[in-house]
Amino acid sequence: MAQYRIVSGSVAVISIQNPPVNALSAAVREGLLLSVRAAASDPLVRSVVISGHNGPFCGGADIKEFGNVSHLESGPHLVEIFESVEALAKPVVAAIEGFALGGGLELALACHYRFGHSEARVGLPEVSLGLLPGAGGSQRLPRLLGVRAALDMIVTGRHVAAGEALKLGLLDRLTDGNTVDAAVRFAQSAEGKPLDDRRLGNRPCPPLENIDAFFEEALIHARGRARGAAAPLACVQAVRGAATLPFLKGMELEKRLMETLMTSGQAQASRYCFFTERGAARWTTPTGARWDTCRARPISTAAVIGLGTMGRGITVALARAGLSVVAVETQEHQLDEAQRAVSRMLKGGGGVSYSADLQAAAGADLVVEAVFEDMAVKEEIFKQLSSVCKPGALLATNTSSLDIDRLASCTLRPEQVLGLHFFAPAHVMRLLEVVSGPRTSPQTVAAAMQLGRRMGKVSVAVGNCPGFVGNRMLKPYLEQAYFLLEEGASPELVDAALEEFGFPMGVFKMSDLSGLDIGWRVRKEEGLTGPGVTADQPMRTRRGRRYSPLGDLMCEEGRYGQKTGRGWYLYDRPGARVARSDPWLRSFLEEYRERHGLLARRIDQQEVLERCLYALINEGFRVLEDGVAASPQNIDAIYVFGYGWPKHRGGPMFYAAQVGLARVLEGLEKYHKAHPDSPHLQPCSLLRRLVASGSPPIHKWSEVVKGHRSQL
Ligand SMILES: CCC/C=C/C(=O)SCCNC(=O)CCNC(=O)[C@H](O)C(C)(C)COP(=O)([O-])OP(=O)([O-])OC[C@H]1O[C@@H](n2cnc3c(N)ncnc32)[C@H](O)[C@@H]1OP(=O)([O-])[O-]
Repeated sequence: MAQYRIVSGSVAVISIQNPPVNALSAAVREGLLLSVRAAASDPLVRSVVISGHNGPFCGGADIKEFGNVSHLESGPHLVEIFESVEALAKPVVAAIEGFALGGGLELALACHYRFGHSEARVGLPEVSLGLLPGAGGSQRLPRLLGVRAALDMIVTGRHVAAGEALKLGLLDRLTDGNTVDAAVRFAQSAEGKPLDDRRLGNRPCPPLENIDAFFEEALIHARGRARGAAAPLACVQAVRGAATLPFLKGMELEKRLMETLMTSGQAQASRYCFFTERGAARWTTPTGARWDTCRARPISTAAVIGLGTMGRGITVALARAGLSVVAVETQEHQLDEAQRAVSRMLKGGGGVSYSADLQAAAGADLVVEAVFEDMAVKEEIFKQLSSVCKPGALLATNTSSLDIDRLASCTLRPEQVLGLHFFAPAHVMRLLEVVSGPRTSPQTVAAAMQLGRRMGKVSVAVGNCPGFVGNRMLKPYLEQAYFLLEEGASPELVDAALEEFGFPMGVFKMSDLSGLDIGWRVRKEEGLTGPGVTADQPMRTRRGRRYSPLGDLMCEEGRYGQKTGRGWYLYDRPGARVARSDPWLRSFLEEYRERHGLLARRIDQQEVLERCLYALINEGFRVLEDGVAASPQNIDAIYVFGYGWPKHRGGPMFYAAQVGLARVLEGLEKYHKAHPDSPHLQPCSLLRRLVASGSPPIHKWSEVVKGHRSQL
């Protein structure tokens, strides 16, 4: 829908009306084109202003239509509308408040002038949806800004603040006042003036020296960052078209590239991620609590207990969200160091006070315990918090694996106890697992979810079980990686396969980064290694299952990863980041295999991917079966925003659907037959049932899950 009115006698104001973001749906496109035609033919109209109704200018094409070809094709196409806007013989001014993104900015680029509010932002984020600015944006922006600046915006998809946009020449003027009024005044002043030079489609791209070398390098750079995503490379090609071809030829190239991307599985996966990110806010819990039926009490003060790396990051995240935070560390020397580190990260004090006394948490609405992973220590802290904290205060633990219920039962307020599983670094990583136990109240979950949103996190409500969702699924993935080493693979081979798939880091590099000792400590707690294991127990079996002691042996050698300068790889010094192959490790693995009578065989990348990813996906189905995650979409959000799963592959459950559930099942059956002592490879019953029900699309899995649970 587009509203059309005449103001000041000669200015047609066309206002896009499609809340909440004024997306360019079929009805909006229809309305826009009719309005542009009306303005063209009305002799009283001498200029035009295009704005967004009630605030935002336009959030771009309607992403919901992308999955539905009939919607997408109904109504006029954006390219056609923008051509009519640009061709209009009367000055057209875009009045940009809020944001002009994607198709919204492309519309503004077709206008002859762009007025912006000083707090507006603009951008072409199509690349993060697996697309390119396919309604002329890839051709018009370089003509306006020059190739360098345009390429940067298009390939990164970043949002540009109004001030920068003005400097770049993307906006002509800024206002702090009413943008539409200012644009109307300006439009009147431009009436009757020549427009030819204002039409970007008529302009050549500003010249660039060594154009071939520039784009060669741009392509290499984009390929390096894309991790297998096709869209960034298509963006480079399209901008190259703008720099080297006449406008209409460039538009043809843009169209061809767009068609290829649009029909690709990558665009579908990226779009799915867009909706899973937002869908996580509509949470439910296994106990039946829902986002829309309970009100959250707002949290304005928080205490963080324990100021190691995690505690510091959490303090920063909470302070940045506007909470007043008291940071508690009982060890004085740690407290001083933490205070300096937090102040550095916050660039100043930022509403944080410090204390060495747990009593300081007494007035907080929320306490986040972030001491090291030791159940006994945590239990003691929860006991104390239960009596120290004011009634109604929520008590959260940042454990990544320990039992929330056990901690809840140390307190007199189990309904106010929950897990807030942050990911390191806590002030940077987007994911937050909000873990509720059977006694956690819906209001507690609601408050935590609301707080997560305030911190800018993708918060996902999950149930309580060892490892919750993310780490629980990571365990079989890691385990298969260890088994592959035993069978003949090297860390380099495994990591290369996973990085080619799109992970920023393979499993062994990741383990070096996070520290091998963390898993070691958990395995000791679980009685899988350490003094509790008697000498007569076989080294490679635990509780009747295959077990790889490789990680334990590495730790016994003092190889904790980057922090010790040695792990699965070698580093120049403790704390260094560049991983190099380590000849020591090769001999270590050879000796290990020899000692255990293991014959090294040739392992290819496909086996690495299938063993590691299918085992992880299989556990994902178990998580759904157990009701620990409410939906496959929630699992995928966790993996994309917390574990580096490539967005253009949608998440593990989406990937399974895309590969084909029958193929995943077949793969698991094959590998389980070859490794019957590895139960994580045994296909779980939900996967079997889904395949038996004809592999329904992912949004219908919940029906099969429900049917399944009721049978338990
Ligand atoms: C030929 C084609 C060429 C052009 C291609 C394009 O333009 S591609 C597009 C390029 N554009 C982009 O990539 C921009 C994508 N959008 C954004 O980045 C952000 O939404 C925002 C910055 C516009 C607003 O942030 P915020 O935190 O204020 O709000 P929020 O994020 O929570 O969203 C609120 C609700 O609006 C929904 N919704 C949002 N946008 C769209 C859309 N375009 N469409 C449909 N729906 C959309 C969103 O799902 C949510 O719905 P829910 O869950 O309530 O049912």
